Amino acid sequence: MVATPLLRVPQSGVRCMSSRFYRTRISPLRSTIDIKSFKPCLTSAQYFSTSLSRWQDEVLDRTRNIGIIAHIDAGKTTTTERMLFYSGFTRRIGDVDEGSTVTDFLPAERARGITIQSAAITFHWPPGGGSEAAQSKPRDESLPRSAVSHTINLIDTPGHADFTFEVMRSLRILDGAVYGVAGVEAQTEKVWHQASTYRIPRVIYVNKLDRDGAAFGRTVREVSSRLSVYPAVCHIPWFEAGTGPFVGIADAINLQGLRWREGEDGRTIKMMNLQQLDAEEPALAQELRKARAALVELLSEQDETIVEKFFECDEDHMAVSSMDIIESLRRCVLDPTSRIVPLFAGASFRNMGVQPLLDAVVNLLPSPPEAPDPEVSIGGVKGGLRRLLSGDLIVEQSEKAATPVKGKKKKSAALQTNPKDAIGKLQSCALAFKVVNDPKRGVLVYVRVYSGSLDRNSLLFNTNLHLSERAPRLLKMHANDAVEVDSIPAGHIGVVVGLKHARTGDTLVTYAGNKPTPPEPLTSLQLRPIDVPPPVFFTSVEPHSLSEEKKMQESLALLLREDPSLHVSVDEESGQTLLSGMGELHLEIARDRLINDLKAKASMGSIEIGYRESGLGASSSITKIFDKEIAGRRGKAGCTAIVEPFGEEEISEAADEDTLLAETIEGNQIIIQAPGLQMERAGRGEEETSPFLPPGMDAVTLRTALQNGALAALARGPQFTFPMHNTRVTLTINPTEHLFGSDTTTSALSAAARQATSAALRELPTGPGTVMMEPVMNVIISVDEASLGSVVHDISSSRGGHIVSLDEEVPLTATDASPTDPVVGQEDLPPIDPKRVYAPLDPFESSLGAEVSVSTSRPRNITAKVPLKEMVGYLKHLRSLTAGRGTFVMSVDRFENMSSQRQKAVITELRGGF
Ligand SMILES: Nc1nc2c(ncn2[C@@H]2O[C@H](COP(=O)(O)OP(=O)(O)OP(=O)(O)O)[C@@H](O)[C@H]2O)c(=O)[nH]1
Repeated sequence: MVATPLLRVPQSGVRCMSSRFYRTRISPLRSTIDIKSFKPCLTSAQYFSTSLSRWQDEVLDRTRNIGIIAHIDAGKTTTTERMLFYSGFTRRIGDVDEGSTVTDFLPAERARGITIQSAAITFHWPPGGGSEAAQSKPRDESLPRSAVSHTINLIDTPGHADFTFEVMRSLRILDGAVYGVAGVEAQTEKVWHQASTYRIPRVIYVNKLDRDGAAFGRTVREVSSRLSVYPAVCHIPWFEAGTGPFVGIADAINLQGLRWREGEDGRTIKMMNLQQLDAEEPALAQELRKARAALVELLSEQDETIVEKFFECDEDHMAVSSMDIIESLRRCVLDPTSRIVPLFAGASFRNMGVQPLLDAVVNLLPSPPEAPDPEVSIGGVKGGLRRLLSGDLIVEQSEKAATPVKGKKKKSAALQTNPKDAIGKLQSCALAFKVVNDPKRGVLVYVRVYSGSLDRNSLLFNTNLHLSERAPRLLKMHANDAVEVDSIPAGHIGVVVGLKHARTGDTLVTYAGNKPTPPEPLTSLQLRPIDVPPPVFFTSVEPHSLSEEKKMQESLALLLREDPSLHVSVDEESGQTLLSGMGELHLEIARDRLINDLKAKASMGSIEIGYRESGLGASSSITKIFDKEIAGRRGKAGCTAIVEPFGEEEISEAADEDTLLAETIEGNQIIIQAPGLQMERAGRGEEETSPFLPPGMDAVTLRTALQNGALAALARGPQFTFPMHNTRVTLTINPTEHLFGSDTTTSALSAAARQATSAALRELPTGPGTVMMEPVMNVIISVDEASLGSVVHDISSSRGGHIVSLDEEVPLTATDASPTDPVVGQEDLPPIDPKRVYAPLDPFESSLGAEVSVSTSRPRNITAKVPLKEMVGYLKHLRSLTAGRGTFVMSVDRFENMSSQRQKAVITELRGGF
């Protein structure tokens, strides 16, 4: 029997539940979708394929890939723990404050009480699902979806500003999200906008309503004005006798009250219909009628169908059925142009409100096929995956490839093959969204499959790393528990065990045929690509002894697979290993992972700001011929280099046929030219080669070797030793002077490129000069009116910051927004007047107070650009300026040249002077 979820009510919606205590049944078994166990039931091949695909459709329809997103401390982990408990997944409720939660399973997270790694967990709601019978029954359209068990893949996302990249990475695989708020702050807005970039359908959950002075009405109004959406208030809080403690919620969809018993685990809920509420809590019943009317009115503004239903009910708001309201809410959630967002209420910590929220997840958020078309980029064009699979996108790509692109190689490889043929060969594509080192099972690569089916033992081509590896084992994960499966079908989340290279964020494809690489342009297919922001802090890492070096390097390599927003480099002169990251906390966590979890015997230096260096003019043209033995083999190659200043916004001139590469990496541009190399293609689908190249070397290998050499040289500036920035390196290979047959190895080419670039850089200090650059942050500070003046003064006078605006929408930076998918048209939307939005009065709030409270208690947003150096330790200072209430978020804006005075002061400080 399927346990009864809460929002399953008779279709009339009214007069439904009698006053009684209601107990959610907890399934004694943890059941999962195990494709392996399903297959033996099938008898013939015919039956197998048709029923398997029908079964898969049903299963997909009953799958939700969701995340809970919110700002730090809003209660994501607490809410997740309740979800796992009510679904029967856990036997007791974990406590964030005791460090016993399921999702925060890294020791570092438990110790700090914050979520760092996003873990994916699969559970069922309502409980008892996952069996074949439950999954294959067709849907009864007269009942809410929550009448039958659904599979929920829950991705826990981090909320700390240091983990923006991690948030974006988790967001891009979600089909829907619960957006948790406990008051609206700068961070809340930022995460909301991040979710908007991927057009993720959302429901809002207002948590912590048990806190003294919790202001639900005010939060609803703030949601409307600051997130620029119309909250469809589905729940209102139930405060005992109007002003007493928070005891439950009143549900405007089903017109009923849900009351939890104080101090219990929340499984027992007393449900009351409107008549019973009239008798016991008349004021709440009255407010619930208002909420229902407002809900129907709001939906009518967007949805024609509900207007018809409303007329069919003789314009009686109370008579519209709960099913009609749920379906209308669902249409709004799935419509990317709708600004209506359903809003629910609760206090997860007190075990109140979580089961109805789970019903909302199942009833309102999309299944994988209903989710927005995931964005892909392929061969230089961007579009939806479904468009790509239908062939439309590739036609556009071919047309684009036929016209010369500025700054790019004209003769693109994609032109050489028929792209439509290539797309036909694509068997499956998946995104590796998280790499986790499990002490028992080894390295686990979490994948979300987008098309086809990822099968055990298939060869996965990694389009980021350009290499193939087999997937020996596949798992379905349950936090720390796993079930082995034979395949992971499209729309699902699973784990590949045994991959040696795949990193967080890599795209993996399988393809027909037995070539070592897929046909062009499949090699460039990227799912929802995101930019890795530049690291702005760094620290040195040193092994305790020489014998520990290898283990340390292996652990660092693993850390980098888990989190590609960390960077490792080796300072060639000092031999020191440097680890850089996006924030102080980011590096502290990396240190914890490295030393405590991965047990590397190493120490880390202090965390410093990652400055950069840039040339003020061009070098002369410098040629180096490398001629030495490397590992017992002679290597000889030459190269000419010029370095000059480069602005990222600069558009390069259209490159000619001699240009092998023109790429911008980490703020520098590398151009490789090889005039007279006479590139030719050996055959269809083969790599380009040249009669001047040594046997076995093709254009790609040549390009990569030279590029690596230039990158190594750029890692160390000639005067201040910080990495170079805003620098263009032009490398030229003259086939007759720089290539020497089989003596020209890739290592020799890299070495020649590095030496030529370094020599060109060394010319700069005595010639045009170089300058230090520092990271400047985009900072958004939320403070109350009273502290506004002192915070603005502090930022602009003491911290050398520049105030950009007051109370503007939180802008999206390059890091927050997907560079390929701006929130189209969002900036053009008219602001929402909170007075037009329904929100119940908060306890002790007069009807006049409701209006006043939005304007006076509304936090003010200060947007400023401030050097990162001045923001170190800022939170403590802000707290003291604002009586503990101020919060801020920041992200890198850009690197800026420093004045000579500032440069001198920083260098003195770095050298330990005063
Ligand atoms: N009063 C009250 N406190 C709550 C509630 N929900 C969570 N908390 C507390 O709020 C704090 C933060 O909760 P978490 O669940 O760790 O929040 P989070 O959003 O997961 O935080 P990060 O993982 O760090 O982003 C903890 O001390 C919780 O006990 C609630 O409903 N009421």
